[in-house]
Amino acid sequence: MKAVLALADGRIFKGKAFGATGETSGEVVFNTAMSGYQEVLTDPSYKGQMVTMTYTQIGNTGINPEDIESNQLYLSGFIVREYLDCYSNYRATMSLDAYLKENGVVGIQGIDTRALTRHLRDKGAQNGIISTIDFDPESLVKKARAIPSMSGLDLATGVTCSAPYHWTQGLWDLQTGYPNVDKRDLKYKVVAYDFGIKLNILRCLVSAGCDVTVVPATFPAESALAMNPDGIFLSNGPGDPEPMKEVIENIKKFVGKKPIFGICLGHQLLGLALGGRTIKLKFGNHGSNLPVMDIATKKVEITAQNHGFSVDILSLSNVAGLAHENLNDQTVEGMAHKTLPIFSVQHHPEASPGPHDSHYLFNRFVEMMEKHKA
Ligand SMILES: NC(=O)CC[C@H](N)C(=O)O
Repeated sequence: MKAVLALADGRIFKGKAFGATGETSGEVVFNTAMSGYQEVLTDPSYKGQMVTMTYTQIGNTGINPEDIESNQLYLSGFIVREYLDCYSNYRATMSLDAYLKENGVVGIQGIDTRALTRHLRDKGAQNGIISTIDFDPESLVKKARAIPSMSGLDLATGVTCSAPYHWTQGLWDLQTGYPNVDKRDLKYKVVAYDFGIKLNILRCLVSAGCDVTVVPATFPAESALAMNPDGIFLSNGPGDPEPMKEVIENIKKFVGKKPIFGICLGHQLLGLALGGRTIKLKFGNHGSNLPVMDIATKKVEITAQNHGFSVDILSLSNVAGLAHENLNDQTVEGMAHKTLPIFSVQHHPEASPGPHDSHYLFNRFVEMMEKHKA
């Protein structure tokens, strides 16, 4: 079946349908990871976006029940060069095509993803539409132009959990799978704000020794403080951090009271709560092969990333300093408060699959809580 991708600036790509059929729209971004499409599909941070994979063959490891980062597919469309229906993996239980169909995600295959990526890189990420029912370029471009811009969209409060819950599962082990960690081994009480949290972040916190209670995005700071936590964690999530005023006001109430660690959207929200500003990048960083330097140790780590916004570190010069730097585009990859036990990173230290270079950050958070406790 035919499918068409139309971008808001008028560029058209003709391909074939895969996954669900129909029409879908969102901000088109590219992801440079060579594997891990399942983690991309289930990362809540992709809500409102259509992802094109730059790796050419997608689908060859199928779908398994263990590699999900959440219980839902959040992205609005999936774009690949060549879809492979014949999958091979000892854990796979179904094909990618069947999975997308089951979850109602419209895909397109057989387009020149290299040309699309170059276009997005040169012109910037932009809105687009995939259709298997309308093939008229003029009508499609018109529809793509009518989609609201990602800037100004609060999407995180729409994907957060509805009530607090407790998490005790640790990191994957070949022998044991995902272990349930004994509460007696969890020394640090952490309240984790869910803005679209990825499961492996929770597992990393538990494996580092944290007793984690996950709370909804707008859970009052007063109620969180009443739980007497050792630290506050701020999660990743979709959309623009700037319109999330209630959440930002809430975060301000933890500053100076508790150690805080933020990842991705959590890092951006922290930047805003500390009085800084965030900016929209031209096409952002999405992939699992991006070099970052930890400024304190000068060590370079290969990281997984998925963001379109960034903290303007100059807007925080009196409060926080640059702690990690992206070596490809020199964007702010992490910050540390000048006097308080507060730090955050733009990349994903929990990355699964992909590089584990940044796992040490969970231990850094635990050490911070230990010091603060003492
Ligand atoms: N992965 C994330 O948390 C993404 C943060 C934010 N939505 C951005 O695009 O920059």
